Amino acid sequence: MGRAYQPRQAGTMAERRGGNDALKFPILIGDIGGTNARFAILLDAFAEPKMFPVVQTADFETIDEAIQASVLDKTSVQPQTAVLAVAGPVDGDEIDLTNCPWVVRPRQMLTGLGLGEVIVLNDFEAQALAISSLPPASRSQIGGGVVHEGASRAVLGPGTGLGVAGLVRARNMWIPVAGEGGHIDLGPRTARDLAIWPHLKTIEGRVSAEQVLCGRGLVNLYQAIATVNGSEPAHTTPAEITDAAVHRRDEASIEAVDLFAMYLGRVAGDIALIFMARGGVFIAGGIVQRIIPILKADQIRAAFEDKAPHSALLRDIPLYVVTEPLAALAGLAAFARTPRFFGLETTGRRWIAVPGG
Ligand SMILES: Nc1ncnc2c1ncn2[C@@H]1O[C@H](COP(=O)(O)OP(=O)(O)OP(=O)(O)O)[C@@H](O)[C@H]1O
Repeated sequence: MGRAYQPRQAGTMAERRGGNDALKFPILIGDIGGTNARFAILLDAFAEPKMFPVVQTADFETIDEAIQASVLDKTSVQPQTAVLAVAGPVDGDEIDLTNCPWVVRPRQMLTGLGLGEVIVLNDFEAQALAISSLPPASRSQIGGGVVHEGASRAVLGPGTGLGVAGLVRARNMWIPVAGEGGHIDLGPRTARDLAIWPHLKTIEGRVSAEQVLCGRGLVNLYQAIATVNGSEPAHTTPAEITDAAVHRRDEASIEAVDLFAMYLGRVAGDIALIFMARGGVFIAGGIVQRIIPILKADQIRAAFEDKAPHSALLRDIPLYVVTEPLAALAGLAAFARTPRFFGLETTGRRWIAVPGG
C-alpha cells in the first residue's frame, strides 16, 4: 500500500494537529547549507543523535539521493519524520536552496524516502534553536556580561551569506525569529573605515552588512584594503585570506581579518540592541570558527559595546563565539525531541503522508 501526501490547504489534518505536537521517532534531522549537508538520526527523545559523516552538496545531484546514499543506505533504521533546515526561503512545495542547485521537494521525499512527515525550517531558525541550550563547552565568551535567564538571545553568522536570528522567550517557550538582518546597513565609524568604505563593492550603491560579513565579503574587504594601501590584491578567495592572516603572511590579509572580526562585533552590538538580547549574542558559522586563534577579543568587545547612549546596557550582555561546528544539528535535535518547548510556526512548512492514500 502506497502513501500519499496530505495537501496543505486550510483545515487539513496537518493544520488541525497544530505545530507543536510530538513528532514520531525515529527522526532524521538535517542541516543543509550551500556547501555542506549534515545529517543525524534521533532514535527517541533521550538518545544522543546518531551522526553521519558530513557530505558535500556538490557530490549529489539531489538531496533525496544524498539522504539515501549517506544515511538510509548506512543504517537499518527507517526514519518516520524528517526535520530539515535549509539555507533558503521556505515557501511552497519546491524549496530552492540559495547557494546550491538542490531543490527540496517534501512531497517527493514522503513517498521516495518512506517518511511519514517532513518539516522544513530555515537554517538560521536552526541556529536560533541551538542557542537555547548551547553547553559552555560549545561556546567561547568574548569579554564580560552575564546571561539573564528568560531574556531574549540572538545569533548571527557569516558563511556564504550573513544569517541573523533572534530567540525570544515568551509563554514558557523559545520562539525563533529569523529575518533578513544580514542586509542592514554597515556604516563607517573610524578614520580607517572612512578611507576603506569608498572602495567596498556595494549592492545598488549600499554597503550592507552582508557586503562585508560573509565569505565573499571578506574578499571585498581585503581588496578594498589593498586598494587603499596602493598594493595589488594577491588573494581571490576567503580561505586564502584567512590562511595568510593566520600565518601572518601579509598586512592586507591580517588587517582584513581583524576588521572583519571588529565589524562583526559592531553588527552583533546592533543585533543585541534590536532584540534587547540580555540572554546573550552568539556568533556562529564556519568562517569565524576558522579564525578563532587570531581573534582580538578586546577589539571585538569594544566594537560590540560602542553603542552610545546604551554602552552600559551592552557591557552587561555576554557575547559568544559558537565553537561547536554541528550546533545547528543540535538545535534541530532539541526541537525534534520536544517541539512544545519551542514556539515554531510550521504552517505551510510541514507535509504529512496519509497511509493508504
Ligand atoms: N578557510 C576559510 N576561511 C574563510 N572562509 C572560508 C574558508 N573556507 C571556506 N570559506 C568560506 O566560508 C563560506 C561558507 O561558510 P561556512 O563554512 O560557514 O558554510 P557551510 O558550513 O559550508 O554552510 P553554508 O554552505 O550554509 O554556508 C564560503 O563563502 C566559503 O568561501
